[in-house]
Amino acid sequence: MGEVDQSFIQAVEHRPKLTFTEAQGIPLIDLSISDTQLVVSQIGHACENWGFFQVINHGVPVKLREKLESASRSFFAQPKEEKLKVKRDELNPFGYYDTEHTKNVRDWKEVFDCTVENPTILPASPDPDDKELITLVNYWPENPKNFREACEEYAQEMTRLSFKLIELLALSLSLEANRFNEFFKESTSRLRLNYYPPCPVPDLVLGVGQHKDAGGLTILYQDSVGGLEVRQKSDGEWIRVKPTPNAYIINVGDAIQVWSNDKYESAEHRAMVNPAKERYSIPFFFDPAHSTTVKPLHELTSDENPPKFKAYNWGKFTMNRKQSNFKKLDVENIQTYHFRVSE
Ligand SMILES: O=C(O)CCC(=O)C(=O)O
Ligand SMILES: [Fe+2]
Repeated sequence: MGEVDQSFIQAVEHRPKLTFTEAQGIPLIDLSISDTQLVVSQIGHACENWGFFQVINHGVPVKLREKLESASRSFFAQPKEEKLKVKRDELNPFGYYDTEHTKNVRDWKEVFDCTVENPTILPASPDPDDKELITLVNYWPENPKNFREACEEYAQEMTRLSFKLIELLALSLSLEANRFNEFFKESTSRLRLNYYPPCPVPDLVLGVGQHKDAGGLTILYQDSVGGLEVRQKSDGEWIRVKPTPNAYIINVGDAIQVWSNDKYESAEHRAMVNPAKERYSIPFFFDPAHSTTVKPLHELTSDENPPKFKAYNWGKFTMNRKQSNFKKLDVENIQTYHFRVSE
């Protein structure tokens, strides 16, 4: 194996298969149709049966995405020492990073993260007794010159689309359309650029190890190379999500699973790497304000359907996670299922 560091190697049971099944029947939802009731029922169906879906005619200008894609390519193409000038550190979880671990195994990728709200407030530490807050700032690279503008313009579009989706999702749960909006008022949302270099051992490593996104919704753009796999609910099989030009893939995050009291389960996913081609993807994580208490909504619980999760604070939870994916730990990092009420 020579050149590949052991820290990247997945345990046998998590290794990807190089022959894969391409997903059949992943819901593809057209957001431009005027029959809102129909869109709402399609979203409800997709969330219940898949935990993810694709949207087309979403109103995000293709030009803005292309501008960000090319800014991303130029950024990652720079020499390492340039990228390291905007490196994430223990104090600020945003910027460039090339040693992220998912479930304590190193990912075969480089990332750039930026926060969306200006300012973004987070707790200073995961310690529940520490009331100190910090204001996060973005690290912007010197090159390419339009990098910051491309990120900011695109993030605005993502925020607009996220509110539209979360409102449709609320309606699909028979809630008021704006039921979730207050949670996202001072959101901790984040835009991420993923770069997966070609890999000599794509059967032993993953670009991103299997995981669930912890927050509200994720809006993912993947380029035409492909590599995203989702674990299918019906049979637990890993299936490949074929790239659809100009479409977005929407994942339900764990917070929605908790708010909906398990009605909409977040989907497990991972990204494979390619022996010959580099791959780029752009997730936007639509995440609650740090002060949000995440717990099953009272409208969706009853005596017959009691809350399946204990309440937790989003800010403390997310800071705990950010610290644990910063380095390899000896223990499993915090996961939403740790708040599950035992039955
Ligand atoms: O690159 C992809 O297709 C998936 C990325 C992902 O799941 C993540 O960054 O959370
Ligand atoms: Fe993800």
